[in-house]
Amino acid sequence: MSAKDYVIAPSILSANFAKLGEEVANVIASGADWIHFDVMDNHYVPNLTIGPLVCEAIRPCTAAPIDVHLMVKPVDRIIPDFIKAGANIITFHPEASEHIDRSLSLIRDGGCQGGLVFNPATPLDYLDYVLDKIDVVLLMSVNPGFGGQKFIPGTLAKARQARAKLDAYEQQSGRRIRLEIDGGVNTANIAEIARAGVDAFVAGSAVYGAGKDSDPHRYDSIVGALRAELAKV
Ligand SMILES: O=C(CO)[C@H](O)[C@H](O)COP(=O)(O)O
Ligand SMILES: [Co+2]
Repeated sequence: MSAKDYVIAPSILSANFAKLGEEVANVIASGADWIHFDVMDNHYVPNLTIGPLVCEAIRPCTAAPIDVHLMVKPVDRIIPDFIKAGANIITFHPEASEHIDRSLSLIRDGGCQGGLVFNPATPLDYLDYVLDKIDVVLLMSVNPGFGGQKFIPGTLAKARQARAKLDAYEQQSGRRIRLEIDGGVNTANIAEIARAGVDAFVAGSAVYGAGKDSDPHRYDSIVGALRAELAKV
């Protein structure tokens, strides 16, 4: 895979919320590909963040895909709101949905790409029944709920396992499903994660933390450093 086929998706969880529109536009102007949008409900995860209103507010700030990561339970009620708010990709945790197949259909029928998110200790088995309805598999490399945590090394073996499943599916269907990772990604580990078969990388604190002292906040140097690591793979 060439370095430009990799996706870098900064999580705005670590952005300056008082200047969110600028933070979104600047990180994309600095070379990032997607905006990762973490939705937490203080129920499925022990934190409360942003919802469809904020998604709608940042939509005009960029043409880049908005990658909505739902950490909410239940999921079906909120999916149409994010579709209306301009999301492009919507992923959810299978254990938070009572009807996984239905939730995926809701996303696809609304014109978005859809996917499942796997916590560090959630088995990948759910995938076997719904691969035809999935565009992205998101592996958590931290326990969900907070930015700035350390990458859990066991996720690398799981990424290799997921890659094998997705490659086998691609052989049979001709359709490629993205493998995305979320949590603790930085310049020191991104190449190793890519070697395990991951092709989309969420990075929150590593990206937004790096630009916070520049004025205006620019992220060219950290996004460039992440790409330079990927070019070595
Ligand atoms: O879903 C998440 C946490 O539940 C965030 O996307 C993730 O933690 C990104 O932040 P960082 O790169 O700082 O780990
Ligand atoms: Co996330």
